[in-house]
Amino acid sequence: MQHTLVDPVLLFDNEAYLIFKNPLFWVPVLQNTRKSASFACFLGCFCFLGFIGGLHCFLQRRILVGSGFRDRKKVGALMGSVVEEIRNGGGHSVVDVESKAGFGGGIEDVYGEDCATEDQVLTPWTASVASGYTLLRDPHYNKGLAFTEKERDAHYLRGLLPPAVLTQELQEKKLMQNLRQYEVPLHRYIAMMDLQERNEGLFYKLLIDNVEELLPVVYTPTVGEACQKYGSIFRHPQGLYISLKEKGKILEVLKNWPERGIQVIVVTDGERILGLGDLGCQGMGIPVGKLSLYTALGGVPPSACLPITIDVGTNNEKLLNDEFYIGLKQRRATGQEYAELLEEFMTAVKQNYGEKVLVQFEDFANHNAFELLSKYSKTHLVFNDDIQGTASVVLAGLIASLKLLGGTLGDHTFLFLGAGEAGTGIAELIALEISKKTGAPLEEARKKIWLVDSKGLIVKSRLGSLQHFKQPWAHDHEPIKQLVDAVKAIKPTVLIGTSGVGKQFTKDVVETMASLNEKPLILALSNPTSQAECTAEEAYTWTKGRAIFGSGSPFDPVEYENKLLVPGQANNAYIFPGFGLGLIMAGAIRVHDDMLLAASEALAMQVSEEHYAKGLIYPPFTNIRKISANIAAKVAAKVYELGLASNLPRPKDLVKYAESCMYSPRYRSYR
Ligand SMILES: O=C([O-])CC(=O)C(=O)O
Ligand SMILES: [Mg+2]
Repeated sequence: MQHTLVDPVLLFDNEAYLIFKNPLFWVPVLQNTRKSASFACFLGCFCFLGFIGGLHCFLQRRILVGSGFRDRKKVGALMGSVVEEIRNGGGHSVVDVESKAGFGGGIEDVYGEDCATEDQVLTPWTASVASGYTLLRDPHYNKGLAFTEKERDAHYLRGLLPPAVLTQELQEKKLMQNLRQYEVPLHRYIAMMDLQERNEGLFYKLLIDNVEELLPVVYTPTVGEACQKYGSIFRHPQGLYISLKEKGKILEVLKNWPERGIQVIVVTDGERILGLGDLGCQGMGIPVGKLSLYTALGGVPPSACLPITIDVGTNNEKLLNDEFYIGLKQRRATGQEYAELLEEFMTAVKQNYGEKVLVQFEDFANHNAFELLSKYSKTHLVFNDDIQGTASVVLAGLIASLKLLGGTLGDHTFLFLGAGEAGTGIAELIALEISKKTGAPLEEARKKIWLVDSKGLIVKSRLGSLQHFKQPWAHDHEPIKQLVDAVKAIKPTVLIGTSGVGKQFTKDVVETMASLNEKPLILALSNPTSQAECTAEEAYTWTKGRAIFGSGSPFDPVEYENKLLVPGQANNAYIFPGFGLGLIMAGAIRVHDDMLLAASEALAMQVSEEHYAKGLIYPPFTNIRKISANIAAKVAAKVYELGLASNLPRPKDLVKYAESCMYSPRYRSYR
């Protein structure tokens, strides 16, 4: 591939760049001294163009001096403003242009495109300040009616907007009113996605200021329905699609994404979307939703977030037969073909974004999730939200619940329905915490934890036929088929549903829990709401108001015998945004289980007496940014302690530092 040098050298902040037609190839060549520009020209002679071209650069001495600009977007903007001044016939104080342009008439063929013969190929390119109509169409910069009079003049917006000027607060009020008029949750979701595409700042302002109300709209449970209908509501690509067609070209595909400074990738292959099963390429709603929470809840800037869907086909017959399906119409690739695509993807990610980019695996099926996590945790900064994020949030709730239940974690007995990613992930983290706290060996700690899968209680006699991730949970016991019988036999104090199948905590099961425990702790974690093992109302009614209840999807408070009972939402959304921020802040290069424990403890510490009084074991989402900053600080502290941090020196006050890193959705003023 040949890249044409268009302007020999830009010098920004004492850093010299060789400027090519394609801004992706702008090359920082030397730092520290302005004199380096000449050397950069000299270097350019040899590296890229050959002696003649380089000499031409040198003789022209087109040197632009700016300050404080290092990233492509800003460089592009500055370059654009220079171009603008030239277009307007003005000189530029910092540009030494030996102009051969005819400003008075005709446009100079600066890049030799006009005199190129017709069979010569050209690179279409642009580097300009967004203004006028383009500015209104750019969600990063668009402020809609909040553009001030001055900005409307300065940025060619006159006439493109109606005359009213609104504050961001007034825009927010108007939009919330509009949203509340939609009765169908999916319509609210679509309205929010439209807003995100139109005005990113306002989207995040709305989400941050109204988090309790809007979380169920852009995230679980509505995002589940959005994925099921993604084909028909799809308007605009919100992330990268990497399918089997892109095999061999994944690095190039990553380079097509407009942002370079990616810090978090959430990737799915769509095989197990929430508890809804294989939704193929339509799973894209999940990485998009998770990343909007990274920004709103964890303060990671939107430009640093990249949603990715890997499409290896789908086994969902309905989608395969749907003429409007947006993904590959073939059955899922498996085995070597699957592994090779994922390997190419993971290699390309590291090559393109470096060692410190966080890759969050989301909603992969069990058979791939465990393998991908164990394979890539050795070489990449990876985190599986369904295994580790869910584990960390549940452990936090359990630690907090000890205030209500009494005893230590090791005094309790845990029974799970569901032995997949979430079930075994939570079980393992509980065992690790018990083992750390008591000094007991991990195998010993595991004996307090029992799992039931679709074939019944996991016991030693089933060992031969168990998948590897279930094997550590095969304890000595006679086989039991039914959950209710397992509850009677094991006598758990805590019952946790991670089955992905709704309505499994029947009246019988919940009543048995209530007969065994004064305060039965019941967590119905499967998502979305339709897949929850029981509802909040069922849990409270069947235990006569004694249950401590949490669920993956949100449930409204329930009034039981004149008392308002508030269910907690044990959703990994409490953990992953702060956890990710902590990793990024410290420049972590690997995830370690101790960081998950640190996140759990940090979250549990945020539950106050006032929350306990309402029966809550999680703090409300209203203060989630503060909560995330605390989680981030504890996680980062652990990263430093383990020697896995690359951002040195360690900031003294990590909470303050976390807060200072957080993205703000407030509009900025434009010059
Ligand atoms: O997305 C959510 O709400 C929680 C989660 O990771 C899942 O259910 O897979
Ligand atoms: Mg998930």
